[in-house]
Amino acid sequence: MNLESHADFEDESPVSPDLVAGDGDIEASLRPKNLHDFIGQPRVREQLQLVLTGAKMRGGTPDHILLSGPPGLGKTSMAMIIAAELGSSLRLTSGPALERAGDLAAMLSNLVEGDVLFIDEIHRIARPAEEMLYLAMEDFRVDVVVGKGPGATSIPLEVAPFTLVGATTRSGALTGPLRDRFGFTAHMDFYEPAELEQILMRSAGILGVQLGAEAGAEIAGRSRGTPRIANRLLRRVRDYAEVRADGVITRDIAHAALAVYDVDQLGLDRLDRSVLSALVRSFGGGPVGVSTLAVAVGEEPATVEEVCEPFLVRAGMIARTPRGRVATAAAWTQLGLTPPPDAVAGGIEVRVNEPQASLFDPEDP
Ligand SMILES: Nc1ncnc2c1ncn2[C@@H]1O[C@H](COP(=O)(O)OP(=O)(O)OP(=O)(O)O)[C@@H](O)[C@H]1O
Ligand SMILES: [Mg+2]
Repeated sequence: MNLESHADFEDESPVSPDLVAGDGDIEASLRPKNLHDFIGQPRVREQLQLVLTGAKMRGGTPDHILLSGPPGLGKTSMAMIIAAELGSSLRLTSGPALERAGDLAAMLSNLVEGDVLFIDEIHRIARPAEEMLYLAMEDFRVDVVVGKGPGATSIPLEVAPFTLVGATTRSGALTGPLRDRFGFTAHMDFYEPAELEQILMRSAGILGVQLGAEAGAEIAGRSRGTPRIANRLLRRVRDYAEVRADGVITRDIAHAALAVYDVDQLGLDRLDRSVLSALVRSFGGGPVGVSTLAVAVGEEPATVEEVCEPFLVRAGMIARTPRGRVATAAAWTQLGLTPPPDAVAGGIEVRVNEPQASLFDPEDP
């Protein structure tokens, strides 16, 4: 099945964290294939290494693993790596594909001992399938109900010991019982620019393009902490370098190419900037409600709320308050304006060694 079939290709901005048309095949070739190749997420890597090695030493299957984090940070890649490191085969499915319990029963009964079952978007699994999964995860068996009404019987079926790897962009949307059945939760966090630079250098090597160190830094800085975006920007810059120059990506080439694609120094695209500009210029910096803001930029409120806002908030440009959205001083400065004296500072938030993975608490940070 096509792993990426869940993606809808609505948002074609070059800095969308979601999979967009054209990403698919290339992404597969750029995926890291083992833990050693996987750049960044040092804590997650170390913890997973222990979980996997421990299980291998005991000759058993590791605990079920939940990978949680925003789109494009490497959850699917990591699921594939887990299977590869265990020397097991990976069976793929996704929450939305498991509409009926029977779909899951079929999947489970085909598993071979040691298999890794990967359920992408596991928070979207339908209730009956989820309940079947509880038993399968805990006792490696399922009860298949045959017939309807009073005559219905349930037939217990053994399931070969397997490891479930679930991926979710919304771990908060998982039910408690499902969450509790994972022995290990890995939280993937946004990448540091230096890590993105390394990822870009690796990708450039695979794609066979010459990427200068300064150019790498330039692209990394605009990638919103997300490898998927970094790789996509690299491809756009490569096009520019090949069409308008000799194919070598220098800092100046990267700069010029990213200007053509409307991606600014912070990784903001045109829509992000119009939202900021409307907030500051039309509403004096706010507070203003999301729907009003959306009307001002001619977009759906959902697009503004789900596509633009998360990054603008993370970049410290917008603050959410009970009375609406407010522009921070950093937003005014970004637009080349002098912030009013009462504006909150904002700016890129400083991350202090937040734990990236936890054995105990799968809550979203
Ligand atoms: N640590 C990494 N090192 C190198 N490349 C990476 C890394 N993480 C992700 N990538 C690249 O980013 C792309 C997207 O990663 P992946 O598909 O694993 O993300 P995801 O978290 O599953 O996203 P989604 O939530 O949309 O399913 C991969 O194809 C790969 O090229
Ligand atoms: Mg994925």
